Amino acid sequence: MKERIVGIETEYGLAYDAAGSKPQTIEEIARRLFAPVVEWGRSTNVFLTNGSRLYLDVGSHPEVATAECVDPLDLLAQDRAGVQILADLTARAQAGIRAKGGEGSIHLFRNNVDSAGNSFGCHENYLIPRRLEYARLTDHLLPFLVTRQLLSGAGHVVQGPDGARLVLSQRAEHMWEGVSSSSTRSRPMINTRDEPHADAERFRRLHVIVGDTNMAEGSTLLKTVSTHLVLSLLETGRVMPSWAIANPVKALREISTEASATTQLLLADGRTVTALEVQEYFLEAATEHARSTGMDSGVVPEVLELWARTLRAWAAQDLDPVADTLDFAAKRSLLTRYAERHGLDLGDPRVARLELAYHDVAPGAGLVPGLEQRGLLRRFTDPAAVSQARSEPPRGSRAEIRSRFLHAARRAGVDHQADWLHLKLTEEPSKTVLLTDPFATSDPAADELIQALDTLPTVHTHSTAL
Ligand SMILES: Nc1ncnc2c1ncn2[C@@H]1O[C@H](COP(=O)(O)OP(=O)(O)OP(=O)(O)O)[C@@H](O)[C@H]1O
Ligand SMILES: [Mg+2]
Repeated sequence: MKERIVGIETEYGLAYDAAGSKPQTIEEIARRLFAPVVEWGRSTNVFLTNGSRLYLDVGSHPEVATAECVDPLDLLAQDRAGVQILADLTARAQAGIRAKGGEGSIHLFRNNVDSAGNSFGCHENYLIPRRLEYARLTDHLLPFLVTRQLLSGAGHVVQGPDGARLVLSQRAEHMWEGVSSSSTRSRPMINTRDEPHADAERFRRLHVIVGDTNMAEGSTLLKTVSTHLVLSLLETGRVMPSWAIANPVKALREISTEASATTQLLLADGRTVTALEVQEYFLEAATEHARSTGMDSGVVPEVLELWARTLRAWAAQDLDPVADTLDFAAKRSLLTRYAERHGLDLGDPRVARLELAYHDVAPGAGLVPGLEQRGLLRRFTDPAAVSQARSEPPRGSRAEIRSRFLHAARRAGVDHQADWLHLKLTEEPSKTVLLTDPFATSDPAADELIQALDTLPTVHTHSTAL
């Protein structure tokens, strides 16, 4: 994705199982989890030396927003580094509770719904040029996003009138609009709030909030690279057939509920197509576009092949060919086999516990590491790259500058702040550098600031305490 910045924000769900010992509220658990962060950064909202943002969102949801990535594999590594950072904080909080005689366990879920039915999200951010006709872009993108759950749905067991069933997407039931600027009350699939975190004359940040949080790296990879390719295609401005769906929210929910690629979608022009046909169109157009523009390098050919394999699997109504790569297929195989083996209905609480365990990333608690180790779920990241991504930024974006600044300020023990756009020394006389180009990996004013910090004596030998 040399030409595009992408970042993912993931909100996590916390739970505490007291196991008969003293109960703890989720607020208390969240406070414990973030105690080392507050000690380190004097806030529950900090930027880390890998360029990411770690914070405690409303409703006691820990969130990691990855740094700006241009390489899809860097994005995966950064996302996974975020999991590890939060898992370590969970382990520390857990140890603190044990030290005080508590016997319960903290759970940290990478999913999108809690037991009370509240939804929390995984937001994707894609840099797009400002000059584009935004409404045209989102009109064309929406049918792709509505049907994209065939690629990256995380699956969810829900109780329906005819008993429990596995639906395709966790988020689908919580979406209320196609495109709008609201993010909570009437949650849209594309949030149009205009906060580019960059030079607003040149860039926009497309904020996609319809996607499920993924556990399988293959799902995250396919989700982000396919969306990037479709955006690139739309950015050419070429005249394209319209797949505008008459009622996108209804279609999103129907595809999810039927968990089938053959769901019929009524288009705005009165035609009817299947979800699979819409995806097949985009796959073919994106493949051709990648080929003709030379974008089919790096990991892209492998992703295009995975996309094609996924659609073939849906067409054949046999998801086994992707059950070791994508969440929905992996989870369906896991849950149905378990239910069959034990003679259980999908609505059985034991199946619900297994489903939650699939999403649990608390140390030692979740199923995914074991599935990966046994070769049942494919990893795309290199463990060494993930370790490195815990403290080092992705290459090729301004996250490199942010990281150098944070390392330097931290080492010198100088009061500072950073966010996506700013680097700031807060001690008087304060100094702020503005970074409006997300692709810039160096900046004269920032370099000067960092050089000045480098001349100061060392206060912290470990600049990455977290
Ligand atoms: N110019 C940009 N284009 C695309 N993505 C960007 C750009 N600048 C930053 N990002 C990414 O956008 C995400 C911003 O995360 P953050 O949680 O701060 O989101 P927000 O939408 O600004 O705020 P909030 O979550 O508080 O509502 C990060 O993943 C970051 O890498
Ligand atoms: Mg956020």
